[in-house]
Amino acid sequence: MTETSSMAPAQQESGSQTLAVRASGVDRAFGGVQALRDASFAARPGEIHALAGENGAGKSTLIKVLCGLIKADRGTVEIFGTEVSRVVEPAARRRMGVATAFQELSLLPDLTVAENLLLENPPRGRLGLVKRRGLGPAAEEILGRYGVDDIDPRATAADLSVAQRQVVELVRVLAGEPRVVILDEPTAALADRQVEWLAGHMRQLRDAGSCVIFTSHRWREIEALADRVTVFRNGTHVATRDTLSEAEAVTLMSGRSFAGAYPELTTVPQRESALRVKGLHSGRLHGVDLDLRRGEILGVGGLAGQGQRDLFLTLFGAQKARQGTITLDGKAVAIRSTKDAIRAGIAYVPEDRKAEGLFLPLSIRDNIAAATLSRRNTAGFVRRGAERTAVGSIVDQLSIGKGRSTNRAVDTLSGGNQQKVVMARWLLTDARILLLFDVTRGVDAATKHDIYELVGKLAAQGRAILYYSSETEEIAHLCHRVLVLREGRVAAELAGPVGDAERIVAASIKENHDA
Ligand SMILES: Nc1ncnc2c1ncn2[C@@H]1O[C@H](COP(=O)(O)OP(=O)(O)OP(=O)(O)O)[C@@H](O)[C@H]1O
Repeated sequence: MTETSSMAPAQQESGSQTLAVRASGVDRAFGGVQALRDASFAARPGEIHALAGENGAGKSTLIKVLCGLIKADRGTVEIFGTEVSRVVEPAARRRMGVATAFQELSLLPDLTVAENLLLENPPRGRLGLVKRRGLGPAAEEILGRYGVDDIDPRATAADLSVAQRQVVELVRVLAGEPRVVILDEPTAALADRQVEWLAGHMRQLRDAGSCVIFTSHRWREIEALADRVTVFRNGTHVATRDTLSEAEAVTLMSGRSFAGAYPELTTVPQRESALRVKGLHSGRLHGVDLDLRRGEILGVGGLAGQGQRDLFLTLFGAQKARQGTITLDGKAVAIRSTKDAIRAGIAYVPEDRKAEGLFLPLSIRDNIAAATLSRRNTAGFVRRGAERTAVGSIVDQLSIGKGRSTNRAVDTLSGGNQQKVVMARWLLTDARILLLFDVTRGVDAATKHDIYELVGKLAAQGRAILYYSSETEEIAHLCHRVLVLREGRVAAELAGPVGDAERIVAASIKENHDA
């Protein structure tokens, strides 16, 4: 372990090689929120540099300052030694070779993939006129160069899945072969296979001398990819290191330390069945049986795309089953709509906070209270006092927005804090069955830990929890039992805690090995 220095990187590196990016003494506030304070950051050409920090630490804000989307209130920004602090124009930065992929995808939804890819640099004929007919082949060539064969360049961006949109956004950024490439949580929406794909291209750019900067809440990725890591806390640079263990990183990011990454599974499920599913056919599911008991955390594992999402959506009434029965507390029920599901005491907490859950302009309090309003209404009035107490307690428990007012609009929160709001909303309801679908995506390590503990507490209260995560490790550690889905069926059942994620992976691909 070599600690390069705990000094601010901009000072530390002055006088050495020309830096690709250098920010020093940067302040930036949004209304009363000081997102960056005296922030410093420096990255070299030919390195992959991870920017780590809790939700709300200021990573996205720093990225927006670096790429010229917003202006710093104070401080300087240099790109390859040229001061650009006064230029607030992403196009000017792009001309200097800085390309950025943002957390909120910036594809234009009504345009095709080809138009999005070639918006800035369309193919032109001899007279300089845009060759509309040339768009398709040019886009196909670019996608082909990056080995992307499952996206049609003629498809409209809005019709793509979130992961596909992210891939197009990344191809658009990579294809310019930028000297500085900045990726804000590029893997949050990607499947494992796509993460590998991206990692390969990031390394290629680095090896060709570009400076690659990225953010991630997955330590595994940072460890595997980054040459150096910078940690931010509360809008300020805390450390820049060549190597860093996860435990140290979490302590630096949050100021607290953890004995272990996962809490011990101490509860035992009750005997009674809370939810029984027989012969479920829906989407990719071809005859799934399961029995979820009260107080049980039942993991749903398997490679991505084996029907996990279909299972969750169908149980929540958001997708229609072709066949099968659902029994709740021993009684057969028909769940034809999300209303039916909510009435039956089922809550679904999704990972895609923007598409599936939040009213962005409304306050944190209103968003969290949305699912419980009917319960606490007396004669049509919202009991504001009761609401404030209930919301306040869950906000504290998940440390949403660092103790600031719950009257703030949700769209002023960082991405991870928005995810916590979705989670809080459903946890406040009386739901007896919780369908938790990849709820820790884009959430920082300390909060993940809070969520794990919360899931344990909810199970201890007797709630029945169906748990899916794109991080198989979580399923291996948190669940009493794990069902492994393969091609729409339960291929294996493992007693938990499984402990070793490899066992779940092995069960997911067993058939392929056997073949
Ligand atoms: N447009 C805005 N209006 C008000 N506050 C904002 C705005 N953008 C960011 N903030 C606030 O600035 C702080 C830093 O947010 P930022 O998005 O930079 O964090 P982050 O480190 O990228 O977090 P995450 O990992 O959750 O994406 C947060 O407190 C956030 O609520």
